[in-house]
Amino acid sequence: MSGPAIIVEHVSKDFVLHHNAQDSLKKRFIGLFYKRWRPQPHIFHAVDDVSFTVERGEALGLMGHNGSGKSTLLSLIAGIYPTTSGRILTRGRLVPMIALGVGFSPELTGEENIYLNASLFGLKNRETRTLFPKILEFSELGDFIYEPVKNYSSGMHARLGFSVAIHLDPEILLADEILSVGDADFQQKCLARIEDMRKGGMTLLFVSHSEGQVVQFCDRYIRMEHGKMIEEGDVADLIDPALKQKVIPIQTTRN
Ligand SMILES: Nc1ncnc2c1ncn2[C@@H]1O[C@H](COP(=O)(O)OP(=O)(O)OP(=O)(O)O)[C@@H](O)[C@H]1O
Repeated sequence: MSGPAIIVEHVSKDFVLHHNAQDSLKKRFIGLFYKRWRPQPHIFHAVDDVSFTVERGEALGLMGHNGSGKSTLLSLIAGIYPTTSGRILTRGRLVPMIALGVGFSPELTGEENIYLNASLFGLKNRETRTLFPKILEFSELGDFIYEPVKNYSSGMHARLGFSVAIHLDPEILLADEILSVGDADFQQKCLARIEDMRKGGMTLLFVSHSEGQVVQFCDRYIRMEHGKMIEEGDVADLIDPALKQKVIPIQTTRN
C-alpha cells in the first residue's frame, strides 16, 4: 500500500446548539411569558477547515486546550461522525481508541464483549479464540472477564477497551488521552506497548494535553484552538531544556 495513511482536507464539523449565548437575559425572561418565542438554534464550529496528512508509520500529536476540537477531529477520522464539509481518507486497518470501553454492551460479560468487538472488526470466532488469552492477560482482569461489564469500574472498562484495541492489530491507531487508562503501572504498560507498535511501523494519531508525551511518542504535532489548527511542526521544535527533564523513559514490553 502506498501513499499517506491519513489525509484530512478542509474538514469542518458544525454542531447545532439549542441555546444561544447571544440571547440577552431580558429576551429570555420575556420569552417565559410569550410562548411563541423560541431560542434560535446556534451553529457551533467544533472543527473549522482543518487540513493535514499523516504519512504511513508516522506519529502525529494533537494538542490544544479543552474544547479546542481534538476529540471531535478524531471521531471524524474514525467515521463516528460525518463531516459537515471536507474530505477524510484513511488507508489501512484503523482502530479508534476513543472513550475506551464506551461501546461495550453492559449486560454482556467481558468475554462476550471481546467476541462482539472483534467480530465488528471482521475477526472470525476462531481468530478471537486465539487472541482471547492474550487480551485477558494484558487486561489483568482475571475472573472478572466472565462478569457483565455493567459491574466493572471505569478503570476496568478502560483496561478491557485498551486490551481489545491493541490486539486488533491496528495499522492506524487513533488514541485519545491514553493516560486516563487505569493505574500508573497499567498506564506504563500501555505506553510501552504503543511504543512497541510504533517501532513495528504503526501510524499513530495521538491526542494529549501533555507536551512531554507528544515529544516522547510523536514525530510531528498540531496545536488546535477554537476548532482551528493554529500551529504545526516537528516535535523537536517543542523541546526545551526544561521539557526534556520531564520526559520519562519508557521500558518496552515483550509480552
Ligand atoms: N455532540 C456534540 N454536540 C454539541 N457540541 C459538541 C458535541 N461534541 C463536542 N461538542 C463541542 O465541540 C467542542 C470541541 O469538543 P472536543 O471534545 O472535540 O474538544 P477537545 O479538544 O477534545 O476537548 P478536551 O481536551 O476537553 O477533551 C466543545 O465545545 C464541545 O462542547
